[in-house]
Amino acid sequence: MPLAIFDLDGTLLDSAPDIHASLNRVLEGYALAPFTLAEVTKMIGDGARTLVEKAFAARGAAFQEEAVKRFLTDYEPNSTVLTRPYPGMVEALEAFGQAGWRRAICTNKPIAATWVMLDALDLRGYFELVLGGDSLPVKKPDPGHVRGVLEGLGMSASDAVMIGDHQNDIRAAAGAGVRSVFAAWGYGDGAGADLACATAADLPDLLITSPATA
Ligand SMILES: O=C(O)COP(=O)(O)O
Ligand SMILES: [Mg+2]
Repeated sequence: MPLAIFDLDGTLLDSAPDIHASLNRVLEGYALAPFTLAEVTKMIGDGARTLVEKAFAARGAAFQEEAVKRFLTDYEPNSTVLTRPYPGMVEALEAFGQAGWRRAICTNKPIAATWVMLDALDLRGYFELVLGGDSLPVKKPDPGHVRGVLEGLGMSASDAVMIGDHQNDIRAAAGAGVRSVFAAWGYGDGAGADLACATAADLPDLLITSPATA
């Protein structure tokens, strides 16, 4: 039985608008100027702490640890105001399930916020295992994050595929010996991915109906 490992931000969910709004509210509290959505989108991928660090650095301000806590306190209850699964993603998750695929999430987002979002969007039931950026001592691009998913489900790398929108996903998958599919609808760069996919709606055709090409 194959396994599809999904990244969250920029792959399953178009989450940048709520991340953008929360980050700007926190920055306002430090009298720092807001960023555009496009600017914030480029900062997503390494988890909440790095996001806040990048924002402070871009404003030439000294990083404040407390700002990460403020960000998460603001973000968790506001994380699904604008955030939705990408078009075709829920149908794709259904199709993988119907084809007998197991499904998991490997995200750099902290696990508490991840659960809040999966519950709010009624997506929890699709996934057998969800690992956040603070679930293990390592996170993507460390292959140990992807290996943690394989170990948690008793799966071998050759039976899995990682679907992600960022270099962190491609590198973590490659390091763990897992094939990668670049989610070209997301926020990042797919250099080095084994396959690329234009829209979430195309995933089942790419991976289920013609697995020999995957
Ligand atoms: O929260 C982030 O910065 C990235 O999260 P992702 O790993 O789900 O893309
Ligand atoms: Mg991502």
